[in-house]
Amino acid sequence: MSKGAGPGPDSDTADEAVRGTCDDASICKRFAVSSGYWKDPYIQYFVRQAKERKAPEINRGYYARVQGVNLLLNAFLRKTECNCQIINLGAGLDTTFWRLKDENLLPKKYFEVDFPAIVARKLYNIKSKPPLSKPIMETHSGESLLLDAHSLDSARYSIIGADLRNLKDMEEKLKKMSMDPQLPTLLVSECVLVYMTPEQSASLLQWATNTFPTAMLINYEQVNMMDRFGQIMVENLQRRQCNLAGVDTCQSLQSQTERFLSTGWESADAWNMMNVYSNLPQEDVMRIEKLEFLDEKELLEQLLLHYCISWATKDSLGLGLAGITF
Ligand SMILES: C[S@@+](CC[C@H](N)C(=O)[O-])C[C@H]1O[C@@H](n2cnc3c(N)ncnc32)[C@H](O)[C@@H]1O
Repeated sequence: MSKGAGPGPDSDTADEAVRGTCDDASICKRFAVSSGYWKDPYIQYFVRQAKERKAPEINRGYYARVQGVNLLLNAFLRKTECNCQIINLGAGLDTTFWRLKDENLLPKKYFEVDFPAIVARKLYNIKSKPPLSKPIMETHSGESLLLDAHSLDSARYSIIGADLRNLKDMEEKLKKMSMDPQLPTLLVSECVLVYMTPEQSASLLQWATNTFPTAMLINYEQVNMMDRFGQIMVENLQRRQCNLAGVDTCQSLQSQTERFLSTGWESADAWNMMNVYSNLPQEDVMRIEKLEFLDEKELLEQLLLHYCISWATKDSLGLGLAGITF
């Protein structure tokens, strides 16, 4: 990445810590998957199994996060009848492409963006593990696949190494991989924007509305960060050299929706994860609640109150995107 894109002289160290969050997320997801919270046959090929158990409240938090994002993502695919593209921003080791392929729900094209170092690792796994590469090859027809150290372009799946704070470079790379601004576009940012300053994430959100006439963005991240519990979360991350540069946008559900409305989105909503959890299919919630005994109910509630899913739409084609909700 270009050094100038970071917040200061320590930007390389800061970015390295941000890149490290990618492992945290995937290791926690893998642990929850291996404990039966949801099915993901692909995550095992990207990260090792955690050495230590994760607490039940962490597993339930990840369950709510993954199911919540999937629920809105699937609703977008239904509204557009898969005649759309998805761009996963800061995708890390996310496995959604492989899930959608298995469920016959692939969009016309699925893009992923992350720092080049993360993309290189992801590509290494894809290249060396047939369960990951086969679905990409199966959906690829015609010309030979374009592959280098920091990108791959196939008919239905593309991954690029780029910095989300360098929009010109990112856009150029996406265009090279046949991103089509006229297609209904779903952007996903799961625990990503919080690592950028409010100005940098606002530029990204504005770029999206300037580029795509019909779009939705799903964002998962912290909220209510100004209270005591929120401050402890910030301090814990800082101790690991990880600075939440975007924490000011995570004050409230209102600050989360306002960031969309001030960057050209037509509609926006934000729910804390407590609310999301209560609105997930309750049969499955009852199933996962039986998996492990939860001692710390209050801690789970606090955790869920300090994360949210926010989403926004812009709908030039009149597909009814503003109606998507839990
Ligand atoms: C907490 S991880 C989440 C990964 C994935 N979205 C998930 O939820 O499993 C944050 C990801 O965002 C990426 N990221 C953060 N800032 C970025 C930037 N400026 N440019 C590219 N990627 C970035 C990190 O490298 C990391 O993979």
